[in-house]
Amino acid sequence: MSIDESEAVRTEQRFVSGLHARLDVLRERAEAAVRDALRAGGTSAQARLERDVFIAEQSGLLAAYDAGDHGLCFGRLVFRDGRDHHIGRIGIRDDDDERTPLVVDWRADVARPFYLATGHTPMGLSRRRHITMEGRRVTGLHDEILDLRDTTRSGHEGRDADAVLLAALDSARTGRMSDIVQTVQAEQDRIIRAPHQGVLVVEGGPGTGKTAVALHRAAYLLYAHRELLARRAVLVVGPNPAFLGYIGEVLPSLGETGVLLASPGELFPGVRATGTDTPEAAEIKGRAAMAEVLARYVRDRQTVPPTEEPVEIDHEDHGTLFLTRDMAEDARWDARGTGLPHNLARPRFATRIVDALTAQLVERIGADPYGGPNLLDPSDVAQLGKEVAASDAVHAAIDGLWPVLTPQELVARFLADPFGYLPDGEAEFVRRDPADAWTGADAWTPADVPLLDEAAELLGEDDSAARAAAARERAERIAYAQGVLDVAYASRTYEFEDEESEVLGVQDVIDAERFAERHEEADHRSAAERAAADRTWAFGHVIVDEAQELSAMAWRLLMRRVPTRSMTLVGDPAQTGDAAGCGSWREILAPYVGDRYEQVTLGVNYRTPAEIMELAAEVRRAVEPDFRPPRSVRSTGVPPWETTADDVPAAVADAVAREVRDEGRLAVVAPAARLPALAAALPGASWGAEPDLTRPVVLLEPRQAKGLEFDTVVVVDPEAIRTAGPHGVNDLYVALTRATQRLGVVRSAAGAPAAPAA
Ligand SMILES: Nc1ncnc2c1ncn2[C@@H]1O[C@H](COP(=O)(O)OP(=O)(O)OP(=O)(O)O)[C@@H](O)[C@H]1O
Repeated sequence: MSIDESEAVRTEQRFVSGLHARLDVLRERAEAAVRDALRAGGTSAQARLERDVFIAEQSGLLAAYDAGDHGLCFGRLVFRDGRDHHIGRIGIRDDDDERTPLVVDWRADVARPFYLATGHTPMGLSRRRHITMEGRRVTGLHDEILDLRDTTRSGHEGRDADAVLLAALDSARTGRMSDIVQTVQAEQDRIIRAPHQGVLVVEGGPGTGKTAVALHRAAYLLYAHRELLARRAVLVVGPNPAFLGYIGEVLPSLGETGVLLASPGELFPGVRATGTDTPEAAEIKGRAAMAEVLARYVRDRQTVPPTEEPVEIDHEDHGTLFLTRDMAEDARWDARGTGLPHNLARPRFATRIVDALTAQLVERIGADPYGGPNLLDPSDVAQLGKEVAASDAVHAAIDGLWPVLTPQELVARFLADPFGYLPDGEAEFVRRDPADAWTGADAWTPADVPLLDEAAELLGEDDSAARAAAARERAERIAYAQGVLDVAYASRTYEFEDEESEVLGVQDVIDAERFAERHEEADHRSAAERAAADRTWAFGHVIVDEAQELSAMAWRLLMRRVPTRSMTLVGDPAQTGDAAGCGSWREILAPYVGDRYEQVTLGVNYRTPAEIMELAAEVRRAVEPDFRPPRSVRSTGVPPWETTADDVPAAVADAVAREVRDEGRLAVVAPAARLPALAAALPGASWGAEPDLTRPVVLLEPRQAKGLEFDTVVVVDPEAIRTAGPHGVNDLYVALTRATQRLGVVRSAAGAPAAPAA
């Protein structure tokens, strides 16, 4: 390193050390403020609310300060007009009166030239500097001169403008996705900062940074629309929990915590969908037509006596009442006429039945034997009405005709016997043994979740039980508060044993109510946490990764979560693996926004080297002759290898032993049926429903590899992958495009020998 270079590095190091000192002060301040606020008590509702808001704000700051611990400052912009800004993961201001920015948040407008300026369009820049750091230490600089008249030199001017990007792409993987804040490319930056209204579709081949862009967009939107989005939260939907674990550190590293990450199977509060469907069942359950099927199923739970034979009700006090088919049909017609969902329309049905049975009883008891008007007066009639309404036997009869149902009950019953609602062949695929269907949440599959959500819409929230419980709790709180006040008041009661004390007593009841209200627990949860527990939460923005995988029914669920249709959808139809996945954006979106959506394409592959991408493209060309893969930004000079083996597990074990490195991660991707044998041959490998991706070697089936990446990938028995199911080619394409450095293919000598590569 020349003297010049080390001087520039030293200067930046001094600056960065100053930044960290300031960050430490800010962090200590925020921590102390939280401690003080927690100690400060204050029992009024207002004081508690203010304290909660304050603590939430300070916690947000602390999350941002934590993010600043690594790679706090990564860039510097020197403008021709003399302005000079450092760019960082978070923005930090000085303690002076002007609160001068020391480092500018990467999301601020001022920072944009860092990502967009080129020699052609320098955006006023004279120099752009990339600062590389390890922890708090500056380890490298890379300068680009954008104003050729600028003759000053730091000694860090690089010829290769992409050096920093290429270093990032070449680095060993860790099993966790990292942020790309230092190297966001111009085409990606435009997507990250696109307006948040409406639907934006981002399409791109493997490795084009769709996931990275989607997550940075979430961080950007939270920065640009903090007010709205902190309150309504952002939802990021990814294909499965393992994938969410893989991307889970990106947003915290950008200082953002107000985001809910969820897979489609986690979007019905209270249900964890751990079951699996056959591809056929998932495809049938995912069809848009299922909405109509379920609506019909719900209508068919609104019944009348099957014959003219009335239902006999053995009333506790008044003997037999006869619930006739006519009565039920009238009541049903009236209840359906409300247009309310099933559970919410039920009270109308019940009221009409009770009225009809009361009329029957009035007729029987009050009939004038001489043919005159009924002998009962209105108060008698009202009393009989109450007695009919209070009868358990009457309610049981009403329940038999129009039962209150939970979404879980409805869907479980439907799945136990879908015949008559689906063609027999399809019903056979989705039918679930009632014994399994009733074993609780564990039995649900991801494809059931949109059905549950649909059922919840059709049934309506029957919150009467919840409301009754809330009223009970409130009465208890008031009684308790009254007790507290009584104790405090007791001494005075004896002194003022007169009329005034009565008045005071009444006031105390009112006070007790207020007192109780104040002691209702404030909701300390963040917006994202509250949203996770609330099926009807309307998110401020929804980002869907691997969006090509979602079924039509899953889209219905998601669209309910974002009534404003403020969404970013990222995906690649060529990687569709799910049998229920909708291949076409137009088809997915037409029912919700017509053609009012924007679509952009990412065309550069940052992950897969050209040598590997060529092999993967060959696989696709077998079904799509004109297929053009995204352009790989790198080539490594290492061609993929392949071998054919009789003993596949032994060959894979040899390959893994040869390929595994001290650093980085290796994945073996194989057809599901081969996993147990391969696991036995690779004792150190992590595998199963949720493999630990941070382990040096993981063993996955193709579907599990979606969205992930590894330094080295060994694909086993590609023929079996390619020919398994209607999307086998897509699955093989996904498997072959997961490596950042090396790819090997182990074929089975027993299997079909057709090569994926030419
Ligand atoms: N601008 C960038 N700077 C550094 N790394 C980048 C950049 N863009 C993408 N990458 C890296 O490229 C890899 C692929 O990105 P990502 O997983 O987001 O791609 P994808 O389009 O979602 O891929 P797939 O469709 O195969 O799942 C990741 O390691 C990501 O960090």
